[in-house]
Amino acid sequence: MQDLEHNTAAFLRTIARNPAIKHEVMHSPAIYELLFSAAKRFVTGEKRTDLLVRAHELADLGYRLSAEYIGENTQDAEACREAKDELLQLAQACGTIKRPIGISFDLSHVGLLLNRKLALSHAFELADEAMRQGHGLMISMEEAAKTGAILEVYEQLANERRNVGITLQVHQHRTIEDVTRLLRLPGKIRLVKGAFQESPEVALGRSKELNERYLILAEQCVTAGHEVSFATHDSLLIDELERRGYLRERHAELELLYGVRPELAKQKREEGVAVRLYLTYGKEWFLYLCHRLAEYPPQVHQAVADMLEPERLQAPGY
Ligand SMILES: Cc1cc2nc3c(=O)[nH]c(=O)nc-3n(C[C@H](O)[C@H](O)[C@H](O)COP(=O)(O)OP(=O)(O)OC[C@H]3O[C@@H](n4cnc5c(N)ncnc54)[C@H](O)[C@@H]3O)c2cc1C
Repeated sequence: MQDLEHNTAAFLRTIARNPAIKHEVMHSPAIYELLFSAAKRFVTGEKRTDLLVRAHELADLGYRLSAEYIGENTQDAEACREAKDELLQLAQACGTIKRPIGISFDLSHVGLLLNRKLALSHAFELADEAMRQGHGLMISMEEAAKTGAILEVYEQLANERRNVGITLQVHQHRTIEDVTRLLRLPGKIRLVKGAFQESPEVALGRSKELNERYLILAEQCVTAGHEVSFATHDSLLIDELERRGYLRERHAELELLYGVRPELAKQKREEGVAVRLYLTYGKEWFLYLCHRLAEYPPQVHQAVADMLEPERLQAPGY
């Protein structure tokens, strides 16, 4: 069974990156609709208003929120500007929600692949709008090949804007050094294991060693009194973070992706832990869906059931 799950995960990660398959999904209405009914477990919908409806409901229950307009690797300047404008409107619309929101995005969605200055100026605009609305801006981390460029842009931003945070992938070896430097900046650090397949020279695979490294970096953030988000669904890690008291630190929170382990989010919230949920919307959900299924292959069964019976998704369990 373990081999079967491993192969399923490898297959999903491969098709996630295949442009011909993605094109087929996006341009065949029947396939799009079918797969989208599975994606809806993890993505609030195609439109900003879909995210906002869910965000209001979850904020009323007491959750903190992150909000992302899905997209990455945008190749032309006009599309980068459009993505930035959509994110600006998202930040404005989130102004009505009375819980701290982190507007989350990929720098490659707003220009990183074209020119770093463009990505930086778009990110400044986003940080300023988020600030006006009383919210934060959170930069996601992408494939290891982009880490240097992402951190360079982040460091310039974070030197001037206090409301900008950065996601760090614990699996990348370089993160051990990066975190020491980044802790000197005010921005929140979100610790994730890392979603992308990387070579052993660059990153650790899922392992006990990876979890140990996660806890070492978590300890560094907590000891520094730094704002930190523990973004993981791994019960072994969450239990250990809880045992050490890290989840109860004033500057710390547990962050889960919308649709993944809602019962755990509810339980932790009811126990008094600050829980943040990561909400997404948009049409570029194919890669996002593949990653979620690859991370926990039993969810493939759930995805098939969701395709057959979309009404299953009406009560997500928060
Ligand atoms: C808020 C947030 C933001 C993120 N941002 C980024 C980013 O910017 N860049 C990036 O590369 N990655 C990002 N990720 C993804 C992250 O890197 C991991 O790929 C993802 O969280 C899966 O790793 P994990 O730590 O949850 O545990 P995993 O190693 O995937 O799982 C460990 C164990 O947890 C349990 N488990 C996991 N899922 C389930 C489930 N659905 N039901 C029951 N048990 C389950 C299983 O026992 C599993 O063996 C983000 C994740 C979160 C939560």
